[in-house]
Amino acid sequence: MRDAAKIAAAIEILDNQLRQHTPVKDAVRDWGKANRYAGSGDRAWITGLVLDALRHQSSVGHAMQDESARALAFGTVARVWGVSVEEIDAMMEGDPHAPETLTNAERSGLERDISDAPLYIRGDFPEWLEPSFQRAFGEKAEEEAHELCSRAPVDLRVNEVQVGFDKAFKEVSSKLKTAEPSELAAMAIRIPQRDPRGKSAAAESIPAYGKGWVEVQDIGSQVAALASGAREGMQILDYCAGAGGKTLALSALLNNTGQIHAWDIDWRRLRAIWPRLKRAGAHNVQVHDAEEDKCLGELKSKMDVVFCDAPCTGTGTWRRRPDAKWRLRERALETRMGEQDTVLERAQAYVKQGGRLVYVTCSVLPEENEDRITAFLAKAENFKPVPAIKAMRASGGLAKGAEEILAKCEGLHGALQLSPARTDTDGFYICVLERVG
Ligand SMILES: C[S@@+](CC[C@H](N)C(=O)[O-])C[C@H]1O[C@@H](n2cnc3c(N)ncnc32)[C@H](O)[C@@H]1O
Repeated sequence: MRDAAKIAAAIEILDNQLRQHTPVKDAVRDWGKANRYAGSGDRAWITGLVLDALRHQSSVGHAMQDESARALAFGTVARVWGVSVEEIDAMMEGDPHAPETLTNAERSGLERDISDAPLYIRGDFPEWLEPSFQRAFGEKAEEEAHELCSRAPVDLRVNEVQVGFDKAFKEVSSKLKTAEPSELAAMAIRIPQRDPRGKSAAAESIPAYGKGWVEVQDIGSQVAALASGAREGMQILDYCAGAGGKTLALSALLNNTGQIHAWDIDWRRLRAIWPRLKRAGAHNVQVHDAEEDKCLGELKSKMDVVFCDAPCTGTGTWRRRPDAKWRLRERALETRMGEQDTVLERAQAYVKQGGRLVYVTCSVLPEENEDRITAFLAKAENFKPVPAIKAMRASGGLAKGAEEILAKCEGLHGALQLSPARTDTDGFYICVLERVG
């Protein structure tokens, strides 16, 4: 397909997306099924444009003075990808599948200065979140918001139960040439995504993945698991285990010793954990798929670590799910805050004397992070904060030099706020509390 025809395809998908709010991946898949002539490279290019247009929907729509799919697609090609008006004209020339040529109003929009627009427009996030972004990042709010609009890399975690890092890295980099070791986690491999028009690394189709040597996991998520300070022989309750991403990382940190108890209020989510445990060769995980009182009662006050990967708005993962940010409502934030308080309140009962409660969200909003911890500590006098970096050090899983990078993310309660701009990871909040009474 020529580029102009790919822009036309992106406009068609975006148009459906804006009207029906279907998840982007489904919309692109459906388009691919109906247009079989498009190769995988074409589909990657089109997906990249659709996702970038959604990431920058507010700033591009403002500049174009038009939020239609067509305005967003052309605006993104020019303003985000940096393609000049002349190059766009050349793309369109003589292509029967090209969209209509640019109007004069559109040409002005491609080059309009929007530096005097409000922060939430320049930074492409919902207006009602501007105070939260200001609070979280102060004068860096715009930079942080821009990075949340970038394209995320693919990260892998080496499963040290099955293989050493060097062997896994050699095999991965023989298939995915741009692979590089992480600056943060010793067992992490990064596959950067530098070209917005290129294909994503097909990490799940390489032999190392099939053998269970590597798992796909954002490096921020891997760093969060290190905050457990997990060491061989420990008893850990993964209280919000979901599909088991953190469970697998915790299991590997224990090197198949001790015990991880995986539980989730929504047992259906736990189903996905079984094939993942098998592929990883994890033998130290007990999955508790029943009501809390029935299956966790015996664990009260016995756990070395209770890990709470709490339900949240997911604002830290907007790079990967740009459509989600425009759907987020204030009411949803309030609901998540209530759930977070419940999770902390209930989960703390399983921590033994001297044990740790680890609270993690993939959000950058202070309301879901330090505010929840401050509220919890006001009631739970038997818990005291421990610097998260100290806890991570004990796990032995940080890369050389990681502490210096993480120190810049330290805030109230010794907690860490990772973000695309600070750590080149998804946004994660990580707080460690110790039971002292
Ligand atoms: C961020 S997800 C967990 C992701 C998972 N740890 C992973 O790494 O794949 C949060 C989970 O918390 C669960 N959850 C929601 N409310 C809860 C509650 N009150 N108690 C326990 N779990 C809850 C949700 O069902 C959801 O699976």
